[in-house]
Amino acid sequence: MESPNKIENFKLDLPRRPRRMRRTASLRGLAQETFVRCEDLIAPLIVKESGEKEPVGSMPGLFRLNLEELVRECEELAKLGIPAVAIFPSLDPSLKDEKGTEAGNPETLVLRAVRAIKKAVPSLSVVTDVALDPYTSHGHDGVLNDEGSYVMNDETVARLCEMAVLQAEAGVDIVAPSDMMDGRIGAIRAALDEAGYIDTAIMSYSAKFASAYYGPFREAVGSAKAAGTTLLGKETYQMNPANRREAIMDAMMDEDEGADFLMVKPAGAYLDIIRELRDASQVTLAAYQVSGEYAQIHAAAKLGWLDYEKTRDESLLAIKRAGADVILTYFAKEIAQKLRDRG
Ligand SMILES: NCC(=O)CCC(=O)O
Repeated sequence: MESPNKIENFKLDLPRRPRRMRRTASLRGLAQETFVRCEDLIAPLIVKESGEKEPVGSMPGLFRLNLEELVRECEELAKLGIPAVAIFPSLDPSLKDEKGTEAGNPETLVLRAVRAIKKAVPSLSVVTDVALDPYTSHGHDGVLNDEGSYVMNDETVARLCEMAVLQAEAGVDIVAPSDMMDGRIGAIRAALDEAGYIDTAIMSYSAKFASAYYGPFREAVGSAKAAGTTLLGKETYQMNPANRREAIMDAMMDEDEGADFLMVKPAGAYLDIIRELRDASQVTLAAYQVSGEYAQIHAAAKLGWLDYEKTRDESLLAIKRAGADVILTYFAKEIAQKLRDRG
């Protein structure tokens, strides 16, 4: 047994002591490598046709907003320094059909929303989702074959091109195809260029995994039906969560086809993909911290099992550290408020 005396006199001869830089808050600040800035954040917002704002049960702090409330929210976000919003429509089920016809309506809700936002807050960048799932009665991201057993790729891409051009016409800054059809980035780029929208950027949901973390969002926009009503699952177009190489390959295809942003979705469970894509590509990289990531922090904090603010901040920092330039997050507004209050 060692004598207590010996322990007291024990000294390690270390060439480096990393704890030296952790001793005080100011030293830790000097050594900090990664920061989440307001400028990095995109706020996803849900728009509905009419009625008062409605809370989304599983996503505290998120509301379905009517057009007027949406514009007001955008004005507040812009004032806080948030650079962009991503708009998702929650449509009345009566507007949905098998083919998602409403997506081609030049007066559809999301296009009116874009025009209203760009008129009120021109400096705020607006991102729109290019996918058919908000518009289809079956909730799939594309057009089904006659048997309802397959989402037809090329027919769907043609519809997406039409949607993207309508969105560009409405004044959107960034179109964001979230459907995972093959070849859609190149086709959308060509359609936008052909229509004269050479400066409309494309944010590709390039590594979008078939994830259980989307559950609360599907409730929020009323598209939860998809997996239930058809035998077909979204895993026939979204990526297998088990695959890393495939994610990089698909994203590199999107880069080659002209994507201005690549995206990894979800974020927190896919930090390895974010890092690998950051190293593989020079294109601006986005990560989507999805509804389930948001909901689980809220739920655990409500139970008293996690510290809400610390877990929230750590979750975002981890996404930045993994290599994301931009984060789509439902926490965007409160992070911007916190940064403002700190000065
Ligand atoms: N196309 C947008 C989404 O699917 C959002 C998913 C989520 O937040 O869970």
